[in-house]
Amino acid sequence: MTERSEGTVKHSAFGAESDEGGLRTKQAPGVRIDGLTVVYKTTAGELPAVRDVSLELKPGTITGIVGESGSGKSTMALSLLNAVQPPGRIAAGRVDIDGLGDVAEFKGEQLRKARGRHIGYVFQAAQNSLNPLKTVGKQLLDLGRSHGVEDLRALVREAKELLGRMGLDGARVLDSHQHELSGGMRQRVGIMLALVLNAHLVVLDEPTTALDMITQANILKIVREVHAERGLTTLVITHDIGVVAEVADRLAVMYGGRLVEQGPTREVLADPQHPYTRGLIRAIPRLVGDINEAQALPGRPPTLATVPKEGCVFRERCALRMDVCDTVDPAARPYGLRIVACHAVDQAVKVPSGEGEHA
Ligand SMILES: Nc1ncnc2c1ncn2[C@@H]1O[C@H](COP(=O)(O)OP(=O)(O)OP(=O)(O)O)[C@@H](O)[C@H]1O
Repeated sequence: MTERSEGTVKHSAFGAESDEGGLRTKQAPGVRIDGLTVVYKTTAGELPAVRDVSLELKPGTITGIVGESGSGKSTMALSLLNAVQPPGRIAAGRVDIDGLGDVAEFKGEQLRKARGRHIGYVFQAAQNSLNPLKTVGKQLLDLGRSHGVEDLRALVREAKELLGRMGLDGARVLDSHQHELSGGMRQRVGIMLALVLNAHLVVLDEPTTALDMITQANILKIVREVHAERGLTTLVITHDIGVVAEVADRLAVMYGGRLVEQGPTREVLADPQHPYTRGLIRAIPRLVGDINEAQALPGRPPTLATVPKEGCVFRERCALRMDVCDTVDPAARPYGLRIVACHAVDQAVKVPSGEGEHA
């Protein structure tokens, strides 16, 4: 076993402090994604899955990214770790993380160190991403060794503490194989593994998919508590706007690789501006308040091949479609505390309310 001597990790009662390479992340970092475009190579050439997206994650906040399947959420989240795999690549833009710099420029060892230590990631379907052949404890030790953690006993203590915090018997879970744990337990193990190296930026991709409602509510409660206790900046990716309503301070809505609306969650939910945001909210009974009132959004989201190359990406499904939507991509413009990209909203803002065609 080779343990690197550089990058010493000192374990405090509740975590590790790294002075590796001068990279410090001792408190919730802010993140600024600016003009991010990510493309995948297809038989029709390179096509954007995320196009010119800008988003700020404020330190200490939980931001939720919502959108239907294929809207580009996971691709965007992977960009935070510069982990988009070929045939994909970041084609343009920056991902600036406080204390680290522009991770879109990171390569090799620099990138490997940033992941885990500074950025914790719980992958989509974390329930299935554990190694079936190794106990959780063995996987924890592998993780520690791969990050040069010297005090592995302290790492195990930390893991037990976190698992206990999430209502699990830490010692038992560390001794278990994946098949001995329920879906909810595996999801919590995923969260533990993302937090155990004391990352302060945490990305959770679909943390509650495939869990029953009670387990889902428990996991969301834990996410909120751990976020507050540890002082994290958290990004939650989900197709379920109900999940975001439970957990996120801020909400960003994606469609066809574009960010169509973002702002404080409560404000967006109470008065959605983009027709797509409205459609997503209307489809969720617990947000509508009456199961009979909930309506599925008609039509289907576009694929990489069918997403319009010009004009508004949402126009095919939009009740407010105008001529301009066919040719001009709506700019993301401030709307109070929000940013919205919609020609109908722009027009309603320009025309006093009541007189606008679509107001
Ligand atoms: N490896 C790949 N090669 C080609 N296209 C890809 C690849 N990975 C994703 N895509 C495409 O990029 C687009 C965005 O996918 P992405 O997984 O980021 O969306 P998502 O919103 O996270 O969806 P889901 O909730 O289903 O994961 C989709 O059209 C998808 O088919």
